[in-house]
Amino acid sequence: MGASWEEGTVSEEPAAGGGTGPAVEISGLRYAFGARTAVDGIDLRVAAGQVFGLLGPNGAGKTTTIRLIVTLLPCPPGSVRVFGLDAARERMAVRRRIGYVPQQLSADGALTGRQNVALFARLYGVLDPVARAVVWERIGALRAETGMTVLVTTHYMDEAEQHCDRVALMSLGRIRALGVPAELTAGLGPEASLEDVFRVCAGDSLSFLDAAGGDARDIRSTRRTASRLG
Ligand SMILES: Nc1ncnc2c1ncn2[C@@H]1O[C@H](COP(=O)(O)OP(=O)(O)OP(=O)(O)O)[C@@H](O)[C@H]1O
Repeated sequence: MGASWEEGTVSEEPAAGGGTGPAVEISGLRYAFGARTAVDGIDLRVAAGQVFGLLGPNGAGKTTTIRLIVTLLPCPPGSVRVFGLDAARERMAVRRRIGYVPQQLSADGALTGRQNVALFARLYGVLDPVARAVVWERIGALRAETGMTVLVTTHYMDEAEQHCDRVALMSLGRIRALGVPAELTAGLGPEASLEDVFRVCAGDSLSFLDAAGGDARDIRSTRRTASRLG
């Protein structure tokens, strides 16, 4: 999809052994490309049927996390489970339960060829808010029609705040905040946005502030707020 988008969609399947467990369970997950740590020990649980947003600046580790979940990168046994299946030991079974839409162009099998072309023509002008609205509409429709779990990454925090049941902020390979958007913002006051929450939680990450459009004044303000919150 467009440069700012990446989705992993996880269909709602019964967990191995019966019942409906969490769609995704991650425990102590780490991944490094040589000397560069991309994912630095994260724990995450995505309940079945949720729209879950994995948010953060460039290089935060979002794509690497998604690739580990969808088995495109190898993970240690027991660190990633998809509907109860071990992503390390049961890769093919995991793959049968998920659909993955990477940042690069790929076709949506539920749409006609003409509709795919129209969708991606719009997505490639992804500064276009209308195109992003089309993506959220499609996610909403998929969820309504199938009840599937959707794990989505985006840089657009205001949209995640509006459309996601739960979100996780990643920065420098770690999860800095996790929860229901409204609950996360309520902790900072009635006017706070999800972006404010992330600025406070990732206040030590200049790359995040840059990606969010922050400047030196924002950084000083962030640090003051962070120290006030302890
Ligand atoms: N194939 C690779 N080889 C070496 N380093 C990599 C590779 N892929 C990612 N990295 C590094 O791992 C870290 C996390 O990258 P990742 O792509 O997971 O971040 P991201 O949050 O998805 O960023 P973006 O929003 O730009 O896609 C970055 O420091 C990145 O440079």
